[in-house]
Amino acid sequence: MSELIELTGISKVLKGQEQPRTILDGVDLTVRAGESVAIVGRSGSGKSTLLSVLGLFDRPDSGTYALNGRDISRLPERHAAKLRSSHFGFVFQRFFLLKHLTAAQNVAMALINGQGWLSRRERRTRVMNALDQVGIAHLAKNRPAKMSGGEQQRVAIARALVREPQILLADEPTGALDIETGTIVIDALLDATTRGCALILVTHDRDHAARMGRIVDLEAGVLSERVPA
Ligand SMILES: Nc1ncnc2c1ncn2[C@@H]1O[C@H](COP(=O)(O)OP(=O)(O)OP(=O)(O)O)[C@@H](O)[C@H]1O
Repeated sequence: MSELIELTGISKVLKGQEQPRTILDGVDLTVRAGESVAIVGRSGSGKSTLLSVLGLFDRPDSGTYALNGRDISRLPERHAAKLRSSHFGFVFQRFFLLKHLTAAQNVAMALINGQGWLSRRERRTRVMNALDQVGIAHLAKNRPAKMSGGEQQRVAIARALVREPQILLADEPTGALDIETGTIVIDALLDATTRGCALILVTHDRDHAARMGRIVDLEAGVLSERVPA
């Protein structure tokens, strides 16, 4: 069986006006369905860049990226955009919720693009399931201004989950939250892995990283896997 994600020798070089800078340097990473992986490392070590490559926002300069056994390293943008919406869910430090919409409407927005035609009833069921999965179905009719930061981030996670992605990419999703709320958000993300979704989490928080099945460390663009304690 092929792996879900297989990065081999991924490099990314920034070619500015000055000397080219290597941001990712020969990264190898394999992720299977249902796995949770923390990417840790100092500020500027290349974590967000790696996540951008994984989420097809950016292409590697060398190396290969295989998704479900298919080489997608040099995919044209229009194909990449399709894959992004069919296979990936994204969660960021900022929630990016639309203020004038309710939680349910914010989540439903993710179904508008790329899901083909869904009946109103089907859409509603999918939205409510996603909100339920992150424990906030009772807040479906609330607008973001009436919710706490943790609740808003859970709406953002529900929005990522509603398309039933194979991979969740989360970049510092607890960065704007207090410890307790952050823990609830990590619970919601980890819960998705029990349904077979792979979770790749960039975090500076050691405790959150320790809850993932694996921890990989980026140092100046070089990735190494930590042996579990
Ligand atoms: N578009 C860009 N233009 C110039 N430099 C960039 C660009 N993108 C990334 N960099 C540089 O590449 C390096 C890696 O950045 P990246 O954001 O991936 O690091 P990071 O590990 O996610 O950092 P942080 O933990 O602070 O978010 C940094 O030195 C950054 O300044």
